[in-house]
Amino acid sequence: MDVQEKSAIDKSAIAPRGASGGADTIAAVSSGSGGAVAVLRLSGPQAGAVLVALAGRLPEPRRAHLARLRHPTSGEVLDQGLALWFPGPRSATGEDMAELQIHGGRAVVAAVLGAVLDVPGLRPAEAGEFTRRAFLNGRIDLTEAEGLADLIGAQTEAQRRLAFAHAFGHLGQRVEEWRRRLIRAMALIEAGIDFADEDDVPAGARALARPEVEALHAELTAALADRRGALVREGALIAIAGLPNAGKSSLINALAQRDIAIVSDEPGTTRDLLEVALDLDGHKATLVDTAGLREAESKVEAEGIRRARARMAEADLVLWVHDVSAGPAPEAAPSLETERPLWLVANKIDRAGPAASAPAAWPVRSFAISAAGGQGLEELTRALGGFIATRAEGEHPALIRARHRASAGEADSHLTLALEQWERLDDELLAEELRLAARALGRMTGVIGVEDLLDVVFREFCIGK
Ligand SMILES: Nc1nc2c(c(=O)[nH]1)N(C=O)[C@@H](CNc1ccc(C(=O)N[C@@H](CCC(=O)O)C(=O)O)cc1)CN2
Ligand SMILES: Nc1nc2c(ncn2[C@@H]2O[C@H](COP(=O)(O)OP(=O)(O)OP(=O)(O)O)[C@@H](O)[C@H]2O)c(=O)[nH]1
Ligand SMILES: [Mg+2]
Repeated sequence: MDVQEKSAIDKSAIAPRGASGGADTIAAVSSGSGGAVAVLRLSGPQAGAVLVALAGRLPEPRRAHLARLRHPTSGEVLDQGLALWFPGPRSATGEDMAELQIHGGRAVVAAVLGAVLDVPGLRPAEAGEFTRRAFLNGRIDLTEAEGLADLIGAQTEAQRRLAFAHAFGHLGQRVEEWRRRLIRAMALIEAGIDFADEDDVPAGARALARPEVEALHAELTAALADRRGALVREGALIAIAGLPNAGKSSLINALAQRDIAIVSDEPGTTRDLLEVALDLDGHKATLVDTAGLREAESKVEAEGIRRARARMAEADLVLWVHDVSAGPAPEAAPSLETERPLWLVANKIDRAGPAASAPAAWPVRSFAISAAGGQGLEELTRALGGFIATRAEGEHPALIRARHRASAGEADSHLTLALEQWERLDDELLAEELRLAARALGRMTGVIGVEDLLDVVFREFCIGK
């Protein structure tokens, strides 16, 4: 972490007091259960005293030191482990911190944690409390805290990458940059307010501010329109569509490697939507099996087809499954009407002669597979992973959370209003709109009034983080 850069943002402005002033000392097991080694972390003014009480001395800062750990009052040896000492403010929380890396057995952990908590002034940490202290002490901003939670929870490679970028400041830095530019524009306009009679303030202070506000507005609008966050967090929505009996349900079963959908040679087998969450080559995706599209023979089937079309219309990608044993694909792809990206999946190549598997004349990417025999599935899976990866990439950090989108949306609407009313608003009201936009951005990183948000943000952390 670049300390200089952090302090430039001055997150410490929101810290109620200095590093460890007056806070309790907290302790918790920070490692997952069941491992051979357990990590106990402590943070707060008593952390050093606890190390001395258990390990016999204070190790050199940030160096592991092998020690017999004794119960501070009975003197009984509880374990032999590694002790570490991170004096504040150069620590993860900004407070004095200590760490004991001990044997992971349940009884060892209970004994050592018990001994630690017996020291007066110590108490168990609440969920997310270490990270919360790091935030309150200005070590990280709120988007970084959220990034850490996402990093710990990341299930796919794409989620890990996105969370890592957030955990180490990319979004926070961008938002702070927006806010600084906004404040500069505001200052220009306010200069107009304060010194309206003086000659040395350019008459065109507003004219100077306007292009900057327009640029900011464009960047915010683009960030809001960017759905990468949802794509990586919730996964891509991939609809499997086609005529009845094409092998759609067979394909979803093959990709999921589970027998989740009913397969039969009777056309019109699938009626309702069937969804499954998958990890496709490191990327989260929701696959939807749909009813075969045709003139419905019953009310239920008609409803199934309506739902299929609705889901296709919101999909990130439609896989159009075509049964090559039934002849070449029709001239035009029936679902291109949905205007979603679409791939042609020519199925049952095990059954068809080479003529039948000739690709259709649709201007789309196509794959030849056998859902039943497995041919071509690996290539299709890789391509799907690649499709999501390309969509998940981007130059700028994404607004991943609803909280980020809400703040950015609020800022965006103040800027929209300011730009629309630019000529009509007086300086004071114009500056006020910009101030409200800057406030909304400040709430995203936490530099501004977020007391009410903290419980929401830190609630999702596990104990020990
Ligand atoms: N054993 C262990 N592993 C861990 C953690 C931990 O607390 N304990 N972490 C828990 O989150 C992460 C590492 N995070 C850390 C962040 C900052 C500092 C720290 O002491 N920073 C100081 C000094 C940096 C330096 O030595 O150069 C600083 O930033 O000033 C330590 C750990 C992941 N692995
Ligand atoms: N030979 C062969 N048969 C397949 C293949 N894929 C599916 N089938 C068969 O084709 C028939 C229809 O398969 P389904 O997966 O139920 O087709 P569907 O598109 O879901 O059909 P509906 O739900 O009715 O729209 C079944 O008898 C499958 O066993 C394949 O790759 N090769
Ligand atoms: Mg089906």
